[in-house]
Amino acid sequence: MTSFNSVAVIGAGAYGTALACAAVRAGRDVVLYARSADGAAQMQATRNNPKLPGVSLDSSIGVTAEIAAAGRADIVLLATPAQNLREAAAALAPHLEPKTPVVACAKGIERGTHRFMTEVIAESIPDAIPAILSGPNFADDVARGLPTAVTLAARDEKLASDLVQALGSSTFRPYHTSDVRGVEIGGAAKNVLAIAAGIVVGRQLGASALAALTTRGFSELARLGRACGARSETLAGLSGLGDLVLSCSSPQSRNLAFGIALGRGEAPNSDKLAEGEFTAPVLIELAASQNVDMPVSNAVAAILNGKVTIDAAIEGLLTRPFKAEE
Ligand SMILES: NC(=O)c1ccc[n+]([C@@H]2O[C@H](COP(=O)([O-])OP(=O)(O)OC[C@H]3O[C@@H](n4cnc5c(N)ncnc54)[C@H](O)[C@@H]3O)[C@@H](O)[C@H]2O)c1
Ligand SMILES: O=P(O)(O)OC[C@H](O)CO
Repeated sequence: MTSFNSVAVIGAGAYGTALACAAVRAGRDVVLYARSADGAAQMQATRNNPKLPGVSLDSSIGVTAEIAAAGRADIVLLATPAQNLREAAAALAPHLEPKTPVVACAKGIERGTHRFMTEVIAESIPDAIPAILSGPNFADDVARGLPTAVTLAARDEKLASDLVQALGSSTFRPYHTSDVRGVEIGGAAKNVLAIAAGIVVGRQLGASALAALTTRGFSELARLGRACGARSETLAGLSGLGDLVLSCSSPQSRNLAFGIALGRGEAPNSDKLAEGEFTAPVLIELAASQNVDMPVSNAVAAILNGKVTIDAAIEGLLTRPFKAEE
């Protein structure tokens, strides 16, 4: 039995809505907070979210635009984009009981500050207990109740385990860890690397190149992770390698689709959130500050800010000096 009975999800986009569905399946009382009163009223009435077509919201999920209602929950999940997490946490702060677990479900690093998601929570809501949930799962799969597994990290492993008990079900299976930083780095870096994978696909460089890119991408993700104190088993787990493999190989991935469009010389769909676009510059700044070599991520960042063409970036990666595999 868990002592966490109620869950609030902040951010009624694709993932927030999917997590609300998962929390209901886990047996929790769930409230889903949408910023816009009109959006909340529409979802409450239609039981649909246009970002998750074909998914019907369980009748027990209350959709609200009252942030105070979210603040009364035993657990809060923050499912906004990474760059919006600070404003969401700040809005929640005055309404939250002290020691409430606040779980970041966004994948990214804050631009400007270089803060990881749990650091943003700690700064915005000093009384809260920050945690992070990340792993290979598409909102649509989670919402439909297809089998998924993720990692849930909190500094206190017992709390992480309690949160897993509260949120897990047979189809949404979190694994707990105390390696917060490892989970955060995997989720942030995989989006940048998935854009690179998309470019490989869009440029029709072949399946062998895609496998090589994904593997070398993991190598640099793991290098950065280790430099930041993450554990190897976390980096090779669901939130690291697992999510990288999913995002670099599945057409459902928005980051992969973003990269495919770039690789084809087309404009990416600006209606779809591709977190890697925002994470790339801060990821390479972080890597530079740790003296970590991240050639693939550097290439993505340079392409995105117009410093190099895609062809020059590919040429640059393919003509790097040969070296030992590590
Ligand atoms: N969609 C997925 O499959 C998926 C899976 C795992 C993780 N994630 C992560 O979840 C995060 C959100 O992604 P998404 O797919 O839900 O994006 P989305 O674009 O579908 O939705 C984002 C939602 O956040 C809301 N929002 C923005 N700022 C807010 C604020 N200050 N307060 C309240 N709400 C706010 C927006 O109104 C929007 O409804 C991203 O970091 C993403 O990487 C997504
Ligand atoms: O659609 P993407 O690329 O944002 O990926 C969604 C999830 O992060 C996959 O785990």
